[in-house]
Amino acid sequence: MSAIQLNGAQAGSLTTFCFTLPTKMHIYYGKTQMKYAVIGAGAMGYRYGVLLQENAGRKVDFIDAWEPNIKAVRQQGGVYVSRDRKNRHLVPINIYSPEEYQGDPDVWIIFVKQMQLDEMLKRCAPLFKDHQIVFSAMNGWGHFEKIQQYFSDDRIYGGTAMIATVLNGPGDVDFIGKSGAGVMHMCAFNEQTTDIERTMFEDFKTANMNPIITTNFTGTCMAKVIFNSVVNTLCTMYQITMGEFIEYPGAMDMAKQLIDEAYDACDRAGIRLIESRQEELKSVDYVSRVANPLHYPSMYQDMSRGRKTEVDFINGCIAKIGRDHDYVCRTHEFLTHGVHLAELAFRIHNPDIVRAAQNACNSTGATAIQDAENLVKAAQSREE
Ligand SMILES: CC(C)(CO)C(=O)C(=O)O
Repeated sequence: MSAIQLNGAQAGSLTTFCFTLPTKMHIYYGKTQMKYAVIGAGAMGYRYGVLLQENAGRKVDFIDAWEPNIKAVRQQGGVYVSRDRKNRHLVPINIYSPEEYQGDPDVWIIFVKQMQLDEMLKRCAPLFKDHQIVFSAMNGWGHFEKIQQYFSDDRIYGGTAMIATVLNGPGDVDFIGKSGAGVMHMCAFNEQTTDIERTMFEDFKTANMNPIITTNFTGTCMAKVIFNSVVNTLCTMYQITMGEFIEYPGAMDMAKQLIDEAYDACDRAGIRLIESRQEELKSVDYVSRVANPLHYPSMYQDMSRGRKTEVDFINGCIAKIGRDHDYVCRTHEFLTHGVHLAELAFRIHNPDIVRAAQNACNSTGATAIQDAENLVKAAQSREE
């Protein structure tokens, strides 16, 4: 049975609520502080891990599979962090490949691309222990079925992050927006809020990530999938920022069509979203116009660095929910093709970037770091 069937129709309670924090610190298994390990030291993995380490003072380890990234962090003595391309500074961090890591964190935070998750979970499997919990706020949908193969349902927490971040290259990340920009949702897989979740919530809050706890797992995650199915997809196909997209006079009509189709598919599947259609539309407008107008969504970042995008796990996933319930999401199906065609067109027009990306992924030496840096420079000059 899929996670959607498990958590959709039965989700009953629609409550989205903000916790007022108790002033006293939670005691988690007799400890006052939880230890975190981030699987996937990419843009969002760095953002969560660095903020937990720096703002909340938590012990955080990073696990990654990209050799140039691990090498760069070790050579530099940490990860370079900037904010809106300014104030670039080095933050010392501990980074390991899955095979090197020997730690025993309380919480695993997973931020890898949907297509890489299976392989990464396999490599990390020997590290997972029964007392640990897992939290993931990756874009797209399909990851929890994979995570369920390694963690029991009562130890899984999901969520979403409306937080813009860019990985400039190995060991170099840019946090978009002022400190405290963005918001995130979190929810227990079995929709029971636990003390551990509240402790995590406090850590995320102290880290300045504005968490909100919900009690509707699928409805929380799918609301973000639908947001991304509009903004990420259209910005990627037309190679524009979120601000440029929303300035187009027809942007809200396009957004409404995609949102309506996605909500119709979810209605048929019995999935109750945490936001109404109108709220979702407003959020597309606000996040694009006010919160992140200069941001190229992560899907564009993937395509413009010669990588495959996650469109199959975003518009493709909505289309599948529709098909599974006798409803054809024509626009989402069309746009899934549209993004794959845009990937192909990008490869045709930019063979140098694609070659550099392949080298950066395949090799493990210093040249790979150089290749990756050249690749990022090429992508950035396109963005300027
Ligand atoms: C920042 C945001 C919210 C923009 O769509 C995002 O999810 C992304 O870049 O993938």
